[in-house]
Amino acid sequence: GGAVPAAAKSSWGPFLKSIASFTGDLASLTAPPFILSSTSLTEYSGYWAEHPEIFVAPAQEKDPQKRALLVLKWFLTTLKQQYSSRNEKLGSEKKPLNPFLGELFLGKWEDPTGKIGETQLISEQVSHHPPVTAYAILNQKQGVKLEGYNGQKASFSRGTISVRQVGHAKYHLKKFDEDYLITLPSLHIEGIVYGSPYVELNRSSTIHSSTGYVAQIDYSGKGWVTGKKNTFSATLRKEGSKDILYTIDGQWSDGFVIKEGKTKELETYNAKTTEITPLYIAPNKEQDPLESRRAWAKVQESINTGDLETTGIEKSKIENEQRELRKKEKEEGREWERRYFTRVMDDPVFTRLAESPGIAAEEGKTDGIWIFDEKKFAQVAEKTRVVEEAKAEEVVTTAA
Ligand SMILES: CCC(=O)OC[C@H](C)CC[C@H]1O[C@H]2C[C@H]3[C@@H]4CC=C5C[C@@H](O)CC[C@]5(C)[C@H]4CC[C@]3(C)[C@H]2[C@@H]1C
Repeated sequence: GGAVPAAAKSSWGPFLKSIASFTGDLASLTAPPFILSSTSLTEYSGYWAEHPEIFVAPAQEKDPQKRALLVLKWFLTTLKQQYSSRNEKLGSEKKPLNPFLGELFLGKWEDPTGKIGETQLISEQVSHHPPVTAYAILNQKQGVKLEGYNGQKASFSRGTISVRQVGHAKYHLKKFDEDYLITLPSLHIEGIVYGSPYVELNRSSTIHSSTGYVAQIDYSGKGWVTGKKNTFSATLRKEGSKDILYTIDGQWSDGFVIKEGKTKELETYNAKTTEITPLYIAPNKEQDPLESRRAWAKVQESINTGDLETTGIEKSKIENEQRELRKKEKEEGREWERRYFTRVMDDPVFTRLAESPGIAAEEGKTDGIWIFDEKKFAQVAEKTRVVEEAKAEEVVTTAA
């Protein structure tokens, strides 16, 4: 990575001081201005389905073993955007805006061809201390639902920030009443001392299906053999069997090869040339006041124009509003009502699939597990319909 830009040297001190007293709370990092991103962390949930046709492909496959392979392939195709899209677009990893409690990020991947139908994104900051983002990605036509949540436990040592992800994702296929439990990879941020941080994934993560298939992905970063960054190696097996049904090797930020067994090449995936489907977000004025881009509009504007003073002022306004809300809730003895998600202490799908060999039992057991609440979703949809209808009526009556 390049050296610290001269102009930024001045802002380097506070950052290094905050790193020295780093408590593990990433939001407390006073990152240098050129590292601040105007994107809120709630938007990162969208990285799970930027290739909607790959996301729903398992729903169209009749053979359960091939479905398990397609879920593993989809997971691997999300990694480039999840972990290196800021580098590619902005030149380095950035520090996202720290979402406020209840912050929403809502969007949809439209399907003009009508081939697979619309895919909807719902992302909600369900906790602020510690920061936890819950999300659901739904394609009704294909009967595909992804729901999950994630938080980060971070530590700093030897010039890198190591991040362990708390939480997991569950991929559900309605047609086959099938579930996949996806654990999240650990990562570390390299290049901090050079002022151009970037993510490298480490150790391993798993996908375990209710049909008894287990995928294991080993992230070797600068591969032992290849020395290339973002290297991984994945295998798919039947639970309890040593036979490797499929192997997938490559670089998650570049491309990979899918093989039957260990040798018979089936398919090559090129992460760089596969089209990203843009996410449709309503214009700010049509958004709910809690939606990220409307709520953070002034902060985003000032970050993008490098107006640090206004950034500070506008951020403090949001933080003060939040403090007032928390104070009121405390006085009235109530908690903020999450709009789409509920925390449970026991999630049968997680319990059934997390127990299988090789899957680390997450903190879910202690802090509770965030799940998508279909009832709340239906209530919100109904309320929105009524409001839309009332608006339409209004138009008609005023027109008349
Ligand atoms: C120049 C040195 C400097 O300022 O260092 C600050 C750095 C930018 C390091 C801290 C931030 O790094 C960001 C990377 C973010 C993760 C990226 C991708 C994902 C996947 C997504 O599915 C869930 C969220 C997650 C894990 C992000 C979490 C927040 C991370 C670690 C940002 C750090 C604040």
